[in-house]
Amino acid sequence: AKLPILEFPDERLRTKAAPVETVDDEVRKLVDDMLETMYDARGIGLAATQIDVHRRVVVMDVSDDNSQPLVLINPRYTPIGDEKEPLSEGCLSIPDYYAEVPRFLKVQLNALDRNGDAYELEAEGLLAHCIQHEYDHLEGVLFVDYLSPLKRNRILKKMQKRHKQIQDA
Ligand SMILES: O=C(O)C[C@@H](Cc1ccccc1)C(=O)SCC(=O)c1ccccc1
Ligand SMILES: [Zn+2]
Repeated sequence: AKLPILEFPDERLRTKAAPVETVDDEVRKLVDDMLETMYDARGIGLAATQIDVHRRVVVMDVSDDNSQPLVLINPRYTPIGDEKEPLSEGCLSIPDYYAEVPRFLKVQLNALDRNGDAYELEAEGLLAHCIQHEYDHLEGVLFVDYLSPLKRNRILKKMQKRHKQIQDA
């Protein structure tokens, strides 16, 4: 099922997600709902935090034909080297805003897949960027937190206006 995505500055986005104890059918249903929600929203990643489920589950698909879904349960990453590069990021919880966020160039990802089996992979470029962006969501961190207070307030004002229009509509 398609699930509603929380939008900044909703405080629930600041919740720290809890580790998944057992990868059971309930977790697999959550993963399937998250993939459906992500593809429908034209995203390349989605963290459970964004659909108000505070468990450490992330889905991603950086392929251009939505053919490579990746499931990250209890993900951890380790930077490879300390080089960072800025990349323009979007966020499904901050629609229509993009900002350059410096992230590690290369990371090693460790996570459980949808069967609860552990895997690891080395990621760089957009995939590495997305892993760091989604991991932040599980920690209650949004990309606006890396911007200057001036820029962050400008986005906050615009989002509050947008939410007011939706209320008044
Ligand atoms: O809010 C999310 O977690 C999804 C977010 C993931 C992400 C995109 C770009 C860089 C890092 C993380 C999105 O998918 S936003 C969608 C979008 O604007 C976009 C899609 C492909 C490349 C760049 C941006
Ligand atoms: Zn995001």
